[in-house]
Amino acid sequence: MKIFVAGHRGMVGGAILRQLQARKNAGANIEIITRTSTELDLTDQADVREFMQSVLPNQVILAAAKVGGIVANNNYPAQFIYENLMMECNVIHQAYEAGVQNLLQLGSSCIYPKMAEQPMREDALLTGELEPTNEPYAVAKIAGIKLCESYNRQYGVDYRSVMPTNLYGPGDNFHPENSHVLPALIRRFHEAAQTSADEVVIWGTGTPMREFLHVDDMAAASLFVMDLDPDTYKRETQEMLSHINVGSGTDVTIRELAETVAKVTGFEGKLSFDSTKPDGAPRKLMDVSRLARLGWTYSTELEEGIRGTYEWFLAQGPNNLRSK
Ligand SMILES: NC(=O)C1=CN([C@@H]2O[C@H](COP(=O)(O)OP(=O)(O)OC[C@H]3O[C@@H](n4cnc5c(N)ncnc54)[C@H](OP(=O)(O)O)[C@@H]3O)[C@@H](O)[C@H]2O)C=CC1
Ligand SMILES: C[C@H]1O[C@H](OP(=O)(O)OP(=O)(O)OC[C@H]2O[C@@H](n3cnc4c(=O)[nH]c(N)nc43)[C@H](O)[C@@H]2O)[C@@H](O)[C@@H](O)C1=O
Repeated sequence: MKIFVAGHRGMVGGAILRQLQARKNAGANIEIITRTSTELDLTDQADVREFMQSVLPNQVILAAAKVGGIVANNNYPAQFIYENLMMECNVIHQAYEAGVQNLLQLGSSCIYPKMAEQPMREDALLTGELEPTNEPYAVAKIAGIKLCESYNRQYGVDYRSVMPTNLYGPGDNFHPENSHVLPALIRRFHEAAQTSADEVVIWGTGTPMREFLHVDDMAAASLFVMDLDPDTYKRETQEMLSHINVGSGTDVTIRELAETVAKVTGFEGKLSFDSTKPDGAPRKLMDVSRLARLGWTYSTELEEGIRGTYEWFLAQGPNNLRSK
């Protein structure tokens, strides 16, 4: 069984790789195939074709993407839509051409309308307008779901999609501007605690609510969904062979999140809010009942996960962190 993990140096791909490696060490008969973006640019159709035809994987996990937080999405919309569409089209189509029967791709909770009823069920897809700060990225992620559904319907393959909520954990990107909120705050609060600063500035009003899931839980959920037998997957996705939400089912305000990060990092100063920065969607809580019915729930609570991530951050040292 040859499994190609696309994006293995990323936060999620790295966690999936660790769990596949553990399965292999426990005796599973699998060969894990990886390529960095320098070795194989997934936006290049000819290179992806050549790779798939020469390697002929049995399974593909697509965890590679152009990823970033609210401001990166806002600043680089062309890259977010172009690179993600190209990677999905190339990987999904060339996997099909190479005879791959099983594929799993990762989308995002931003596929749902900005004002979707909360918690957001899988069938909220395409029922309303998207959040403008990440619309290009969301459109690419919706296209990924529709690519998988269409290849399943027309060609009888088994290409599945999981829709993660906001993720965090070891291997995250800690760039001060381009990252997601949790790594950004861990870094900012850590630096403020080290320098005994009086104040930490948090973007937006602090009132938006977000649901967070530890990346190891996300990797476990991805492999859980990949392993479901086809009849079960088909039944739960209501014959559409579509997507499944992955989350914890609980959310916090950004202010509450900041207070937890302050506690974990030992920052004792004041929090202030910069309302010139965008809030984005007011709330993005996933309905995770489909995955729960199938038998999967998360295991890492948020504060415990933030503590572990902060320990990992400290162990890396400032020069070894991903920050791009
Ligand atoms: N992080 C989050 O909060 C969330 C993430 N997701 C989704 O989960 C998936 C994984 O995200 P995450 O792990 O956080 O992202 P990361 O940014 O951590 O990793 C993305 C990986 O994609 C690879 N990649 C990017 N461009 C290319 C390219 N042109 N060719 C080949 N490889 C490329 C990079 O490879 P290399 O290192 O070799 O350059 C990188 O390792 C994505 O689909 C994302 O949309 C969904 C919801 C939330
Ligand atoms: C996963 C998801 O991630 C993106 O959407 P998002 O949920 O809005 O992600 P975010 O983590 O960047 O912000 C969450 C909230 O937090 C606030 N916030 C405070 N202070 C900082 C801060 O310092 N950095 C960031 N990034 N946000 C901050 C910020 O203003 C916002 O209200 C999508 O574009 C898309 O990529 C996607 O799918």
